[in-house]
Amino acid sequence: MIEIHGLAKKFAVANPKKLSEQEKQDPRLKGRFFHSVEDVSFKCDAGKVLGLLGPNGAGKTTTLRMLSTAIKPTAGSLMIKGVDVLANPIEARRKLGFLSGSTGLYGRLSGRENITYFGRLHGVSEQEIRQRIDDLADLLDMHSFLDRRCEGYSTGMKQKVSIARAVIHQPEAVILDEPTTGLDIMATQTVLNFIRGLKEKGIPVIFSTHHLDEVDELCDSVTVIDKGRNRFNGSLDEFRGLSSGSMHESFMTTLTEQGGH
Ligand SMILES: Nc1ncnc2c1ncn2[C@@H]1O[C@H](COP(=O)(O)OP(=O)(O)OP(=O)(O)O)[C@@H](O)[C@H]1O
Repeated sequence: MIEIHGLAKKFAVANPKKLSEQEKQDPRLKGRFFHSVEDVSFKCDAGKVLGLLGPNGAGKTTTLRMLSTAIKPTAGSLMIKGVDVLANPIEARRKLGFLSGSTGLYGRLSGRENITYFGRLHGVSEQEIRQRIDDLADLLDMHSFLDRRCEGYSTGMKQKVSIARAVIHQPEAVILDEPTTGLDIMATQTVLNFIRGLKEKGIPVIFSTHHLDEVDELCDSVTVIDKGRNRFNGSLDEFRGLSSGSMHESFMTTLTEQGGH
């Protein structure tokens, strides 16, 4: 299970003049601090997929980076598979597979070499790395490019290798920040099927997205955040039930209703 409670993160604003006009008007700007995440909670059980939704700048990436131990929260608690992330970050990292939008691949290495390098960092044996990469190449349809240098890869190829790299150590919980952004329809389906496979193995998966059709297809539960706060936490059916129309309407309802829930 992955559970976060009352999560908050503020950043010191080094140069207020560099803030965008939107950020200057944002109620999260308080004096010299921008409170990117003010109060976010959610829970994702074993074998469930949680979709994290929210407009640009809502605080999704900041929330997921706190879960991944990349940055420390200002307040709140985070648990991954019974491990308190703040008290035992190294153990938490071992249990977690994290795909971030910002970590690049080594362009001069092939996809296989990039994944192998990460496997070694995690202490996975050479034999297991080889076997695991073969399995991941099947699952993510990577055989045709895996031994070429990454610098010539398409967005989809890069994303598939990044996902494989994130799960090379067989993590018990997986977090994917916008895994399908920029991917074509085929690559998107491959990634969604891969997430489905994780779910079938009993692994809790949290992924952020702007694509409501993916949420409809794959998620068991939905969390919507806006301006650093929860607007909705509930099952997919509850989310659908927020409106009599489309998923899009349900999403808009969470943003316009007073306080959400
Ligand atoms: N290191 C930082 N210093 C200052 N402000 C930051 C920092 N990181 C994020 N922010 C601000 O916090 C807010 C939330 O950013 P975040 O990237 O978490 O949003 P998001 O929901 O992932 O957005 P998107 O959908 O556009 O990816 C934004 O206004 C962003 O500019």
